[in-house]
Amino acid sequence: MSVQSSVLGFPRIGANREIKKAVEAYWGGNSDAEAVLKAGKDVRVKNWQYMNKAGINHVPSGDFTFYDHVLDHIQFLGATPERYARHNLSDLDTFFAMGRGRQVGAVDEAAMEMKKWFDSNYHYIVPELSENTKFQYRTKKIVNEYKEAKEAGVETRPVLLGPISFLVLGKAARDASAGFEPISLLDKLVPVYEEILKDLKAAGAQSVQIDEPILVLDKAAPLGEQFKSTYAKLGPAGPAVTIASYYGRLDANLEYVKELPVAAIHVDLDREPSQLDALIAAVKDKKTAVSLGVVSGRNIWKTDLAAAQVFVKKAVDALGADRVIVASSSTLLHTPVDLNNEKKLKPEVKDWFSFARQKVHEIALLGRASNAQVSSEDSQALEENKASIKRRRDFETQSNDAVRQRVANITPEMLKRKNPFPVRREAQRVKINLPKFPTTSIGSFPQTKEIRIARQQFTKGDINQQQYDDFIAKEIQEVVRIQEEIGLDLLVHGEPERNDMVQYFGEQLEGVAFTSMGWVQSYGSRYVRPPIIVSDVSRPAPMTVRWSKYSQEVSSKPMKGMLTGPVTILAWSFPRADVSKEIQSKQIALALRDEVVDLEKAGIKAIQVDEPAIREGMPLRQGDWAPYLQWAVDSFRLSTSGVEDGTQTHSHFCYSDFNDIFSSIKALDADVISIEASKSDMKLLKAFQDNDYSNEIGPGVWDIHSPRVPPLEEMKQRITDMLKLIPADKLIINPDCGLKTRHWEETKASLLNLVAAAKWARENY
Ligand SMILES: Nc1nc2c(c(=O)[nH]1)N[C@@H](CNc1ccc(C(=O)N[C@@H](CCC(=O)N[C@@H](CCC(=O)N[C@@H](CCC(=O)O)C(=O)O)C(=O)O)C(=O)O)cc1)CN2
Ligand code: MET
Ligand SMILES: [Zn+2]
Repeated sequence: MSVQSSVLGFPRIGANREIKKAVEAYWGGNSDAEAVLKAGKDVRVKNWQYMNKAGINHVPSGDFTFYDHVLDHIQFLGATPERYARHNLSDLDTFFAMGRGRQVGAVDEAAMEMKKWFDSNYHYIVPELSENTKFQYRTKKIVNEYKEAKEAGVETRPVLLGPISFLVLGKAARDASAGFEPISLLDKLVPVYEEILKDLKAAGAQSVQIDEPILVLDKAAPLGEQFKSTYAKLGPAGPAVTIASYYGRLDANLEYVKELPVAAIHVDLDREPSQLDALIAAVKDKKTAVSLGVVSGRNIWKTDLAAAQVFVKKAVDALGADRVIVASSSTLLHTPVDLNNEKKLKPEVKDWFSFARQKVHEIALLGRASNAQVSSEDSQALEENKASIKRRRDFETQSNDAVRQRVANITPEMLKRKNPFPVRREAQRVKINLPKFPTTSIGSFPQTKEIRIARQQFTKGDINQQQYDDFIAKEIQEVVRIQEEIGLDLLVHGEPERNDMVQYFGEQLEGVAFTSMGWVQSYGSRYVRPPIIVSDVSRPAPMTVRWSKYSQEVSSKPMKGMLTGPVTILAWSFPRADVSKEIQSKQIALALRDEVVDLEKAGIKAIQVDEPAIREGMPLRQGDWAPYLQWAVDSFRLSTSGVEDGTQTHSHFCYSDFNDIFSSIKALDADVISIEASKSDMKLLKAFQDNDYSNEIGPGVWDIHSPRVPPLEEMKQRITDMLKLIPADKLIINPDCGLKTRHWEETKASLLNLVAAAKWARENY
């Protein structure tokens, strides 16, 4: 035996977004289930054959999904909530009904809740669990895909999300009794996993990868007994088990993980290289193999193969080659598919990157190199890698001195508005003059097919700048007119000129590269192209002033400027690896600060700086939170504090799970914040009361994540509930989040209700 190579998971969207196109055509009634299933099979087979041909020993299967892999588990483990199961839809339609809701004929079901996956921009569907949940081996997805790969000529290693992570990532369903903990279902769930493993073994699978990513969280610490009893059953049940942790470090959890009767333990050495020594020491006297995640699943930087080889060698020297596997640090799902699809990147910049397909070759090459099986082609590739890494390192030594100086010279005054909120508030009352219970939206309006096509034509050169600008101007006029007609108080320009709230800024900032095909799944069929921070960041010219100014010119109502905040731009980009996130965030913050001041100069009286990623950007271990929160809050304040008292700053968070970081939210000192509240209960708002939050708040009264139009009565009820916790003179009326994924029909109807609800509140409070 020798060092083996493995990939923990591969992007499932297709190199040309085949899956998005297939499922959206199906949802739109423009194709059938057969076409969707075929598109899935095509992508899977392509991925398997690609990895196999590259020489990967453990090619993953079962990681493919049409929407979300946790949702797949909900379905194949038999945990489909009854409200979806009862309609007797096909498995595929039940699956999509859970993921995105279904309003067809007599069926009217909202989607299940989505949550951010660890510290990434990926969203998973949250399992709903209660004492009544009955697990069963419901569909054969995992074994079927294993067999399908085999038929396509590829022996694979099936991937499962482990039972403990599945439960811990779930939540109590509505019918659960008070105090119910999902983990209490473990004894009912493990037998289903045993069945699956036996089935896989019968089908011929040699090994299986069981992901337990919660092992990198503090909350896994008390679960040692559960891990031991679970893996005592799963270890011997079927194929050899690799238990995979990723995105962080095992820390003390290693104490029990090392005792598990599994064939291999995988750790993320990209995020936490320091855990290698502890891992080696922990398994030294056992037979367990180690799987070393040395090729990043989270960023796009070319792997320094020589550096990775040092890790591998250390493990080989200590444990022997047959106990070492080189691997991706996590699934490659968070990286774009193929760098070769990029035709516009400058060659010297492109040279620094490696996307999923390129990473596959890095892993396979590392495997061969560790076994001294290098062909002349391989040694050439290793040399080329060394030279490329050196070119990048040389580049890294060059910096933009002006930007570095500016960050070094940030003063405490720059982080503070001129006066405290009560003073600013009076100035803003005079300057903006909004009514009681002011109504506003979060920024974007529907990104229609027409808008996307106009932008595509412009990108391709089919229409020129003038034609595109005329188109955008017309869109803005129309969005403004509609808001005036509906009767909103604080208007927005609707963001039609933006492909994405992060990419749009990435494309205009110096020091940031962007791709044309670098799509990464965010949720379901929604993908993003994260910008890549390659060097010091600055703003060569104003980014949003033109369209904000234009929109203010075509309306007599006040217009809200719209920016994405520094923490969010950084969190939803691929950061550079040679400089701290704090520095990168502050560089972006300074660029935004100039933008905010320019907007004010252009006559914009309210400016929103969105920070929806502030929560997910938090380190996974609570012990690491404090420094992050410090620079995150400082960055936001840096970007917003350059304005006069009378300019109203807004911020928006659509993931408002922040009871535990409330003091930081307060410390942002935004004049107004809008938060997602329509789904969560009133617990969140209680925190505002308990913590004496003094600034203005708009807890969403409309859940924009589905096409459902909330009835007027429902919005009135929400406002009534909110007013029990928030003073009437502090409450803003707005939706949960931006409207870019909505259609005009439900947008207009819902906003009419929202305005009517505010009017009602003015009359009654
Ligand atoms: N970066 C980011 N992260 C985020 C969010 C966000 O808005 N941005 N919101 C939260 C939820 N996540 C989301 C992620 C993506 C989308 C989304 O709408 N994505 C669009 C793509 C947006 C985009 O880049 N649009 C481009 C390209 C659009 C396109 O596909 N054009 C067609 C041509 C036109 C057509 O036929 O439709 C093509 O290139 O082939 C544009 O408008 O220019 C999609 O997948 O459909 C929404 C929410 C959390 N994380
Ligand atoms: C994901 S938060 C979205 C904020 C942005 N201003 C919008 O309305 O789309
Ligand atoms: Zn939002």
